[in-house]
Parts: sequence; C-alpha cells; structure tokens
Amino acid sequence: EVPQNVNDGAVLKVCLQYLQKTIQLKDTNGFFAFPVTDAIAPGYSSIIHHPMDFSTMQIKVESEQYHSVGEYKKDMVLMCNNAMTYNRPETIYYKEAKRLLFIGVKLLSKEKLLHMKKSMS
Ligand SMILES: CC(=O)c1cc(-c2ccccc2)c2ncccn12
Repeated sequence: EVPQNVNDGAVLKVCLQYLQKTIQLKDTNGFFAFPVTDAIAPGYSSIIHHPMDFSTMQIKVESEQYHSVGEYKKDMVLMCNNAMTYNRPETIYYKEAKRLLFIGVKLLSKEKLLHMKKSMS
C-alpha cells in the first residue's frame, strides 16, 4: 500500500500534465509556447520583469517545482497578464491572452478540480 503523501505528488504531476496539455492546445498560434524575446517584442525585457511561457511551465511541471495546482495557476495568470500589459488591447496577442486566461481560470476552477480529484481517488 503506497502511503498517501507519496501518491499525492504523483497525482498532482499527472493533473498538471493534463492541465498543461489542455490549456496549451488552445494557444493555436503558439504565441505563448516560448519566452518572448526583445527581438520580436521591442523593449519587452524592460517592461515585463517576470516573464512566463508554456515551455517554462512545462519544465517546472516535469521537475516538480509546483507543489499545488494554485502555484501552476499563478504562472498561467502571470503569462496572460504579461501579454495584456505589454500589448495594446487591439492586438491579437492581447486578445489571445484574454481568451487563454478565461479558459485557464475556468479549467482550474474549484469545482473542476474537485471533480478531477474525485475521479483520481
Ligand atoms: C505573448 C506575446 O506577447 C507575444 C508573442 C509573440 C509571438 C509572435 C510570433 C511568434 C511567436 C510569438 C509576440 N510578438 C510580438 C509582440 C508580443 N508577442
């Protein structure tokens, strides 16, 4: 019988891998797949001090740097807020960030997570 706390780390990792895959699928243009460079976004690194993107989040999931879904959600919200800070509202990047934020928050909602937890136990 595996003690529950050991199992919880494995369960969390499977949940985060599922959430990452599901949310990243919505980024159809791949705008959020990799860190934004100053080459494609002039002045980005002097405006955004805590950059975040899906490839960074993927590394953190695989190396078990997230200890809860809440910590993962914070990075997803940070990634979207960065895009809504740097880009003007009329740009596709801003609009895509807003859409991803809505999808992500809905997917990571309390009831969805409770349901997922139930289906895991
Ligand atoms: C996410 C973001 O802010 C972003 C992604 C991109 C992007 C564009 C093409 C390919 C990959 C990312 C981008 N280009 C200009 C200004 C902002 N961006």
